[in-house]
Amino acid sequence: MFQYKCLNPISACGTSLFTEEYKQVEELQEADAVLVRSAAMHDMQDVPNLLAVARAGAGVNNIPIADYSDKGIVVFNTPGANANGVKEMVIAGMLLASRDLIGGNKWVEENKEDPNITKAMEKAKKAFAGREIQNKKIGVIGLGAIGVLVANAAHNLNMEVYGYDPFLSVKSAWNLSRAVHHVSSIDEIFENCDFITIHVPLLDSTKNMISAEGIAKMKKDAVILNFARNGLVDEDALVAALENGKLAHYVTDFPTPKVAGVDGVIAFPHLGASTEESEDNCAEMAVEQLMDYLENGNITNSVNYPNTQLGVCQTQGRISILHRNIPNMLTRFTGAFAKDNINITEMSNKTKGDYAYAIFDVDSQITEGSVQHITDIEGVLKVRVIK
Ligand SMILES: NC(=O)C1=CN([C@@H]2O[C@H](COP(=O)(O)OP(=O)(O)OC[C@H]3O[C@@H](n4cnc5c(N)ncnc54)[C@H](O)[C@@H]3O)[C@@H](O)[C@H]2O)C=CC1
Ligand SMILES: O=C(O)CCC(=O)C(=O)O
Repeated sequence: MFQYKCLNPISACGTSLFTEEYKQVEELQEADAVLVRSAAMHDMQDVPNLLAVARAGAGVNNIPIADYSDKGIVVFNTPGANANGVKEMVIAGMLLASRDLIGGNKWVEENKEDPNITKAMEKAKKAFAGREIQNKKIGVIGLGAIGVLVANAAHNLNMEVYGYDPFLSVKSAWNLSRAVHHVSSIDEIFENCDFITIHVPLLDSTKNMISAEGIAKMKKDAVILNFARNGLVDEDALVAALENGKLAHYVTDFPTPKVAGVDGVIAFPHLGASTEESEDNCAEMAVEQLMDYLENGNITNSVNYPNTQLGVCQTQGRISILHRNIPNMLTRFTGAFAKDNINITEMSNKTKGDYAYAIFDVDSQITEGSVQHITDIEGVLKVRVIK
């Protein structure tokens, strides 16, 4: 029996996949697994039983990854599962920054009782005129699951698209329209684009990636779109640029007290992934990955441990070992099995940064003594008998 806790509402498309082997609990301390969306987990250190966290979404800055990695807690996310939801909102954001649909709609609301509204609006509408996005230049910073979709959609809307991502994956490169100009300097985006949209994770290396210096290089009346995270844009510099007329708009899914209500800001309460489809996709993927890890020890789409799959165990026993990526670990594991006269039938050992993961299938039952021998090896973080 596995116990799981949901820290946010998770679509039934995912939770309905749990079998009778799973029980939902209220207390985090009792949970073997956690399902989370945006709930902040940094203060949740008292997690004695926790084996895994599945983030039903992309960004994991709400999870204490370094601490959980050291505790042997595997953190999963669901790459791409909500990308289309965000892409559609970015396109909407760009249109809202180009055409004063918000102002126009507000005018209708304010004048809804006017019996002459049909006539009055023809006079009023000049206040809400705008520009078209066709033939404008858009710069996409970060060409991952969302950035690629935004870049391709903008190309299909006849925009000229510039893309910047020094870590572009092969998958993204395959999916990206050939019409996108792939630039090697972010300044090319700052200097040339009418719309600049950012789709990178919030990391130490990406904090304030749109800085005062970058904003100074932008065209007058440029629009910045941030559907990724606050912290990526220097808000002091941004507010100053909106107030002095350098920038036309800041469209964001991450309002803060500093930017909410500032003239030129169009803000939403983190709605990018709030669609039925994205919520269903994320929940399904998160639960499937969680169940495969808990039941079989397989890892797919973890952000802190390597992808490792050995299918379903067909032998007498399976043991999994989360450990530090340091020399001689495999020799020590196999040595410990040899000492206990355990024959290994299949194994996989993969590494990711400072961490590594090994799964061993063996043709006899794994004893408590063998588990202890493995646990005692320096650098071992968590040992689990799967079967
Ligand atoms: N508004 C919302 O509801 C949502 C927001 N997000 C945010 O969007 C971010 C991106 O999501 P995905 O595209 O799904 O992630 P992803 O992991 O597929 O793509 C991120 C891309 O950023 C690139 N990147 C990393 N550092 C960079 C740098 N210094 N310069 C340029 N590119 C860099 C990576 O190479 C990668 O291609 C997430 O980390 C999350 O913070 C994601 C989903 C929903
Ligand atoms: O679950 C949500 O609504 C947030 C989505 C998000 O920000 C992400 O996936 O990074």
